[in-house]
Amino acid sequence: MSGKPLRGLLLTPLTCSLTLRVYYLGSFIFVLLANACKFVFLFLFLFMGIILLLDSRVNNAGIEKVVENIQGSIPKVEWDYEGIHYFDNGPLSVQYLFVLDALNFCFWPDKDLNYDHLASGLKAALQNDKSAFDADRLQKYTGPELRELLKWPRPLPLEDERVRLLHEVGFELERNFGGKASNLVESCGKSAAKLVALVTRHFAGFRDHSVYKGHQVFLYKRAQIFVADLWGAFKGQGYGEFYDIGSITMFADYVVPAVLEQLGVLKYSSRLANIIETNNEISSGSEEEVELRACSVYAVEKMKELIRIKSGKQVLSVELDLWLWSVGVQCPALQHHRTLSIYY
Ligand SMILES: Nc1nc2c(c(CN[C@H]3C=C[C@H](O)[C@@H]3O)cn2[C@@H]2O[C@H](COP(=O)(O)O)[C@@H](O)[C@H]2O)c(=O)[nH]1
Repeated sequence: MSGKPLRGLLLTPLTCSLTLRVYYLGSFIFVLLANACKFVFLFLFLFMGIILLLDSRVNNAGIEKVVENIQGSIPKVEWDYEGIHYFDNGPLSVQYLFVLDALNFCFWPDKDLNYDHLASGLKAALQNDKSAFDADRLQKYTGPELRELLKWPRPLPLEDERVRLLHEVGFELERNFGGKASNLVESCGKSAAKLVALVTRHFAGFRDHSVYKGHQVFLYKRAQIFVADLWGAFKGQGYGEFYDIGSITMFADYVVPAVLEQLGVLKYSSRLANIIETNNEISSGSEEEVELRACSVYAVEKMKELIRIKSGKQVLSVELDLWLWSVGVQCPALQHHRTLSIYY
C-alpha cells in the first residue's frame, strides 16, 4: 500500500537501517577526523561505506533519466493487451480473477511455463464449464486435475501449494462470502485498501509478508494485483470501481525488479548481481529478497512523484507497473531473481 501505510509499514525498516548506518558512520568519522591521520581515516570511512551497502538500492539519477525519456507520460498499456483473460462483465469474471490471482506466482521453475498459460488455461476451463470455479469445486481439485484444467503436461511448480491455495479460496469463500468472490468485492465499499485488508484477513495465502531485521514488512503482491485486475478488467466501473485505487503500489514480482535494474533505477551489489546472473536461488524472506522487492515499490513511488513534479500529471503505480511489466515480459533474455515463493 502506498502513502502513509507504505512509509510506516514497508519502508521504515529500510530507511531506519540506513539512517542508523549513516548516523553511526557520521559519529565514526567525526571522532576520526579529530585525529591527525585524516587521509587514512577517510579511506577507512569509504571502505566501511562500501561494505555496509545494502544489496539493492534505488538510484535517483536512474529515475530522473527514465522520467525524462518518457517525457512525463507513460506509454499506455491496455489491461489484457494479450487477450488472454476471461471477461463477461459480471460476477463470474470476479471469481475468475480471484482464482487467477490465488495461483499467480512462481512460473519460472518450468522454463516453458508463464503467466499467459495460467490466464488463458483458466479462461478456457471456465468457458468449457461455467461451474469450474464454484466454491465447492475449488475445494476438491487435485494436482493432476489442476494440470488437466490448464492443459499442462507435467507437474506445475509448487503444485501442492497451488492446490492447497485453491482449496483455501473455495473454503473461505464458502464460509464467509456465500461462495462468491463478487460478494467479497461488494463488501469493501469501493475501497481498494479495504479490499486488500479483507482479502489478507480471510485468505492466509495472500498474506505476503516477511520479517526484515526484526521488522514486519508487508508487500501484498497478489492481494493488490487482484484489485488492479478488477480495476483494469472492469475499466474502473462496477466491480472495478475504487475511489482509492491510488493507494495500490506496484506488484513486487520477479519481472519488474529486473526491468528497473536494467533501466538503472535499481542498483544491485555485485554479490547480488552475481547470484542473479548465475541463476542461483535467493531464499524466500531473506534480506536480499526483501530489499529487492521493497526497493522496487519505493522506486515506482518515487517515479510517480517525479512525473507529477515534472509534468503535473498524476499517474498511478498500477499504470506504471503494467507498463514496466509488459516491457519485461517482451524481453525473454531479461534475467530475474529466482525465489521459490507462493507470493509472486
Ligand atoms: N508486477 C506485475 N507482475 C505481474 C503482472 C502479471 C500479469 N498481469 C496481467 C494483468 C493485466 C495485464 O494484461 C497482465 O497480463 C503477472 N505478474 C507476475 O509476473 C511473473 C510472471 O512472469 P512470467 O514468468 O514471465 O510470465 C509472476 O511473478 C507473476 O505473478 C503484472 O501485471 N504486474
